[in-house]
Amino acid sequence: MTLRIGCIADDFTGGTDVAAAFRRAGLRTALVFGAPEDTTALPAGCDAAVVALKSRSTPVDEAVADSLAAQRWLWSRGAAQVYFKYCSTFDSTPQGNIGPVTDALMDAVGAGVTLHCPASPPNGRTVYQGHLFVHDQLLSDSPLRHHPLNPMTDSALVRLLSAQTRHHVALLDWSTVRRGVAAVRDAVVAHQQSGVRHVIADALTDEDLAVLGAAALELPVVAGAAGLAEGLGHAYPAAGPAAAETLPRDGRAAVLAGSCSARTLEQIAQFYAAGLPSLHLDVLAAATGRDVIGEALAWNDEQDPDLPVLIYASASSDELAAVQAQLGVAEAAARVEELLGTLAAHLVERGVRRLLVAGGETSGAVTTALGVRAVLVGEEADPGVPWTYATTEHDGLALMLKSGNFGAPDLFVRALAETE
Ligand SMILES: Nc1ncnc2c1ncn2[C@@H]1O[C@H](COP(=O)(O)OP(=O)(O)O)[C@@H](O)[C@H]1O
Ligand SMILES: O=C(O)[C@@H](O)C(=O)COP(=O)(O)O
Repeated sequence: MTLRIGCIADDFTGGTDVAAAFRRAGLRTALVFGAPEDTTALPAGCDAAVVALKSRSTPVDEAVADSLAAQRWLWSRGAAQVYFKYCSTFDSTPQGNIGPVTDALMDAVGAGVTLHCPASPPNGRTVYQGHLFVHDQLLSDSPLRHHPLNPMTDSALVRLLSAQTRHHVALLDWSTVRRGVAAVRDAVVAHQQSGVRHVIADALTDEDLAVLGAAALELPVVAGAAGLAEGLGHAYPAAGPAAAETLPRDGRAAVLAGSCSARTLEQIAQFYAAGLPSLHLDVLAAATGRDVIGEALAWNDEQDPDLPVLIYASASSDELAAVQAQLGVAEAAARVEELLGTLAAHLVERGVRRLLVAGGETSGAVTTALGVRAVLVGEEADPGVPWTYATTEHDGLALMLKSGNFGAPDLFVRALAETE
């Protein structure tokens, strides 16, 4: 089977987001978690495959090595073009990993230039004059400035990326994007001739991203968030109607939340306000050796099996700061991820068949703990938040892996109240 396009996502929920974008563009899409092995099989007839790594916050060398291995695997499945999916809020540190990974993927194919755009208009992310906006706020004024792992305190993309690469970075502005595909292609060539390697494009709408996608069709490596991936997907010769993977979805339901993003905190509040059972995990108590997992499972066993349950570590920025001050940022995150991963395995053992996970890192921990390696991408509950189905493990377990800031405030209640 030959893939039309391959994609490497730097976290697991980013993987579900971009896989949903390819599916919207009419491509039958599979999502593989973690670096694939030679023997990793794809469902028949896939046009696109997304390899979701956990490389957003790992050391640069590790992120580069994992991404190159994923690129080689995608090539071996026929993908001539590779899309590097990073966060629509450009989550990264001054060292990386967006710059180093993009450079490595380009070096591996001898690419001279690439196009970037993190815009994701359905989720309110737009780029204008090279500045990234989250709804009506600059990125640096948005709640992302409090992110637990990658606080984003600058909004100027050329400056942010320049700090992560030794190559030249330049802006392709909105007036050029509005002039259409040929104007964008010409501008990319002109930038390349003047020594620029990373061209960052403005985009305000899906229409802008369709122009950019069509202009980027011949570039071996393209980078950005789900919006540009969808634009690129639409530019491929029609793949036929989107393969709507809608598998049976019923049985016990649970939400595990480790995201501290503003939107996740709203979703938790709405779940609670709807009178549904929820439990907050005491991370500091767990660190002192209390059996927080045993307590959570005992609580879960007392709940009405017909109602979804929510178990969360998510905390407000003040609470988070207190835990991080005591345990250290990395240690706190590792403990929370271990707690939620272990709980996921126990909940599935106890019969949970629909599991919603909030948070990118958290989703990585949960899928790893469950041993889920590949899923088929199904229908979206909200933009960028699809149901996915573990077809090879856990007998069709339905998983929804939600980026922290994605989904409407009522998502938890709505997604788990519906059954097929
Ligand atoms: N109470 C807490 N104390 C410390 N760290 C926490 C707490 N709750 C969650 N975290 C950590 O915060 C991080 C949130 O990241 P992530 O799951 O990617 O969410 P998002 O998608 O919102 O970025 C995770 O590493 C998680 O383990
Ligand atoms: O592009 C996006 O915004 C998402 O796909 C994404 O990657 C968000 O990351 P998390 O909030 O860490 O899940």
